[in-house]
Amino acid sequence: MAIDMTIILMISSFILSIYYIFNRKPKSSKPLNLPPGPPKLPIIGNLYQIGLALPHRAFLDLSKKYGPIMSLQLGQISMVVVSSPRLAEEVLKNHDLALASRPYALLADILLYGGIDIAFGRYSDYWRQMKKIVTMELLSVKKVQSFMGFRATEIDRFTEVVQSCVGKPVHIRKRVMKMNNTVVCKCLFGNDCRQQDVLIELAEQVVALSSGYYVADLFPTLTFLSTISGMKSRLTKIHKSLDNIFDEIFEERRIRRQTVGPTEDDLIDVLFNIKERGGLRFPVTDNNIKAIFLNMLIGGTDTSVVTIEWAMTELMRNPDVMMKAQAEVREAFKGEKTIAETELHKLVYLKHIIKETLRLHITIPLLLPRECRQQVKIGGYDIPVKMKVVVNGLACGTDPEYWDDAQTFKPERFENTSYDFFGTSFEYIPFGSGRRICPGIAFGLVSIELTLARLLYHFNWQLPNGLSPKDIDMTESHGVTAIKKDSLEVIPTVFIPF
Ligand code: HEM
Repeated sequence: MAIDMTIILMISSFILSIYYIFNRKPKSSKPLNLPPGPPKLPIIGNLYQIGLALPHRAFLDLSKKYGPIMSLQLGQISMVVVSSPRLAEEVLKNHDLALASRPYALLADILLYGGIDIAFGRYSDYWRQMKKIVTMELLSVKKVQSFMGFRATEIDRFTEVVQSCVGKPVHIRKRVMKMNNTVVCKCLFGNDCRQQDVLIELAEQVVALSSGYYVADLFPTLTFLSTISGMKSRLTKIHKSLDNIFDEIFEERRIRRQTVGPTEDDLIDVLFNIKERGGLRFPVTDNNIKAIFLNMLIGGTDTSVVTIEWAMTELMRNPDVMMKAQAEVREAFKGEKTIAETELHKLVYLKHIIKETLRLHITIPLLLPRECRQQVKIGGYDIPVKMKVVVNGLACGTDPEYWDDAQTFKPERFENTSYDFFGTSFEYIPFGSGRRICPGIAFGLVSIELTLARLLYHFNWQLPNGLSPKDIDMTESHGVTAIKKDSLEVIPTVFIPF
């Protein structure tokens, strides 16, 4: 991303200057009371203050100077960034409906069939219908439980792979990614998805391209930028490949349904059933199904992997927490061959560890951006129609007014608290809140809990090359998710057989 930004900005600055001169907007007759913000330069706005920093970290630093609500201009994108729980509540609860839309994204336009998906889709009656289907029929707690068998097979396989690495360094991310992707693919297409590996590879490419801070995203009206930066052609190529794979899978499934009949065993059958049943205000098409599946392939794997890797990283950095967590899981499952998903409720401390990981290393620090559909006031300032509104979840989760010793990893802080994952307390919003809340909470959490429980139950862990816990690099990488920059490498030292 850094190279893309620097080179393209330099090449384009001359063209941009000319564009700017000829496209300056006439001053509005009734000035809006916009939030304050750092001084901006022509054309690039506040990009120079962000530089190569991670946007959520840069926004947090700027908010310390300019306040919990500030206006920023990144290229052509005007945005308001909110960095306190009180103002997050105004955005995500009080004005949830007015701010329920998503801004334009090139990626959604090309990859997600013009943005007819859930995550990037604009708020509309169609979107409401589809979000209801996803929440109630695809990702409900009951449906997620029905996929227990897929998870059990893959977690056993994963445990065996880690077992085969005892005494050798393991890249946790790589192994968990493979397992999670396989589970998601099976939930979507059942056991017989021959194209699984290609699909996973393409989904990973999409994740890498979805930061929303590429130069083409920052200057959306300068369409030539998406061409010369290569973004458009990369997305189009990925789209074509994904579309072909989906067509193939859909065709196979249609044939199977004609011979074997419909089932409810995987999500493709669930959606085909809904499509054939009809009676919906907006009939479901193949493209609608493809766009939703892509959301799940992208949202369903990377997020959990990021969380599991940070949780393991914090456990390696905090040996007392590791010992306490292992004591809990080994006591709870004493004498058991292994851990079944249905028994995870016994692991209370592990749940605190996951909550604390999602606080301090919030997976999607800036949630997903919202777009204003109807002018509102936030914190007393005007938010005009079309304004992009970003909530900094990291700022909320580490706000010292709400959290003692906010930068320290302390799972005990969640003991005897009522924090949940449903966005009811605005200092804790790892899955967002309101109409745009993540529908994959149950799906994501069960795979995180199961994986960590297995890693702690069966193995002891040590860092390679005599690395000390305090030497672990905690830097995050660019992207929508705050993934650890260097993949965590750890050595399983003991295997407790199952
Ligand atoms: C640790 C796991 C996960 C985390 C931390 C997470 C977090 C989030 C966040 C922060 C948002 C944006 C909410 C907002 O804009 O207010 C979101 C949206 C979304 N997530 Fe997740 N997610 C996770 C797992 C999943 C899974 C497993 C799926 C699907 C299989 C999923 C599907 C989605 C979708 C479709 C949206 C868009 C919702 C909308 O725009 O209405 N997520 N997620």
